[in-house]
Amino acid sequence: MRRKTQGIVLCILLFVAAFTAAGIDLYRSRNEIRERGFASAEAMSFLVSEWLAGSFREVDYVVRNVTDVIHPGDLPPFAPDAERRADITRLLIDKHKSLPHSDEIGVFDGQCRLAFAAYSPIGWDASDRDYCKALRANPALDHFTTNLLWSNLNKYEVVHLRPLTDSRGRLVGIAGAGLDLSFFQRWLDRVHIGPHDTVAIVDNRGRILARHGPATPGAPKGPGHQLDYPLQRQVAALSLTGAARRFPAELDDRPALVSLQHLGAQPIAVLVGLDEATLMREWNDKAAQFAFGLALIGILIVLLLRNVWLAEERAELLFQQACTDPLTRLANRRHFFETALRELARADRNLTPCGFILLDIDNFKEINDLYGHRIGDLALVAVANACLAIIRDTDTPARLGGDEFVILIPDADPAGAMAMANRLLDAIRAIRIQEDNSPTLQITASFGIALSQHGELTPEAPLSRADSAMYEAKRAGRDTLCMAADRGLPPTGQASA
Ligand SMILES: Nc1nc2c(ncn2[C@@H]2O[C@H](COP(=O)(O)OP(=O)(O)OP(=O)(O)O)[C@@H](O)[C@H]2O)c(=O)[nH]1
Repeated sequence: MRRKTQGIVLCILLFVAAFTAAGIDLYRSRNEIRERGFASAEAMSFLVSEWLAGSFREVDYVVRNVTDVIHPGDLPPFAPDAERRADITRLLIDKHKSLPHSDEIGVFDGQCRLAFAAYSPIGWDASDRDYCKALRANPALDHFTTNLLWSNLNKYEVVHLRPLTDSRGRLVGIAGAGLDLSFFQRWLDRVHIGPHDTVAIVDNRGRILARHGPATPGAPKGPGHQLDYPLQRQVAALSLTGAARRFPAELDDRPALVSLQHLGAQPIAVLVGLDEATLMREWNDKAAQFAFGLALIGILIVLLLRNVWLAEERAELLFQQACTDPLTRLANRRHFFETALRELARADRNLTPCGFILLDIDNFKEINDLYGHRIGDLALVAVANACLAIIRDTDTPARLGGDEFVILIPDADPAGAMAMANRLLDAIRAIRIQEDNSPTLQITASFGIALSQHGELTPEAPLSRADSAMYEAKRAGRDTLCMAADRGLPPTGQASA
């Protein structure tokens, strides 16, 4: 990889690391916002439940006052005198006045028939009501609060009751106060919430007693309505533990962070749902900006890489062009000399010579003159291909100029270089060039072979010896090869033919 590309890849990695860190930070901040949302919902539900619990204590105090004042002898089957009856009714009217959100306060006898009431006509039979059944079944219960019910006054109410027992602990009557839904609603109106947030008071069956917040047009869920099933389940589960819980849920078809706080002593829970979209609006904007930035930088990186790669390809092409002979595609003279310098330095270190096989096409001027330059060019290409077919991967063939070629052989030995030159001699003899109706051209070449000597770090000297050997071959009648007189070898080699 080029240094420039490495730099760019490094920059990209840095960008990726920075964006990953920013992404993790963004993800964390999302969790933090959710956590804060849950904490706010919890604080709000706790506050409302405390208000409500305080109100219930007041109601319970008033009902207990009634049970303290009324004696078993005031209730059927006993028959108090008219004055006592009037006293009790006055007491109930007074007590009712002290509970502004109560719609009635009364006393049932042991059979659950209404014996005294502030306003209702007495004699009403409530024995089929759940609260009567519960208190009659278990007189030891010191109080009982109902779920939302439809009262004999034809309205929704919650009734808070206390048993009246005789000295032996037997149930002789029940005192109770019916609580209007305004009893619950007034607390909610004090809470400030956003337009999509919800605060509601629900009973243990998930029915809404009061609600602050929009009953959205699509899903109007006001007093008397039932919560959706998943929320009902949460409320029912909560009623068993009497504690608090938080969870994400759909409220009026919008995702919300919900806190449920149970009153514990009453079958009532406070539900606060903070609209998740509102809480997350700022974060969503940030996330969108992040995604946009990421996409933009991604595009820039792709464009940058594309430009760098194109530039590198162009540079590579120019380099290839600068190193390559355009006709034969072999290395040119300049590139050959650069390679030779490198190989000679290595050969000198390893004490192994480099071989130079120099070859020149015989009578090439005549070929050009007789067959034309086009055929001459084809002959040059054919010789280059013959060189490529014969060499090993580590050898470097090159065109030095005109009809002169050279092959550089690293780690050469005289016999191996001779053998390669002989093979090439044969291969060139086998070349046939024929185009259209022109006569077939057959070519030969003369070879000079030399090996570098220890201390020779530039190719000029071995090339010069190879050149002399090649002229020796020319003088010997061409189409032959000649080994330079060095390293104790005979001054001339043998032609393979
Ligand atoms: N077709 C063609 N001819 C070229 C090219 N470059 C050089 N030549 C010709 O190659 C010929 C080289 O001839 P020389 O090497 O001097 O002599 P020769 O005819 O080969 O004779 P010997 O080398 O003694 O066998 C010249 O006529 C150049 O014009 C080329 O790229 N294409």
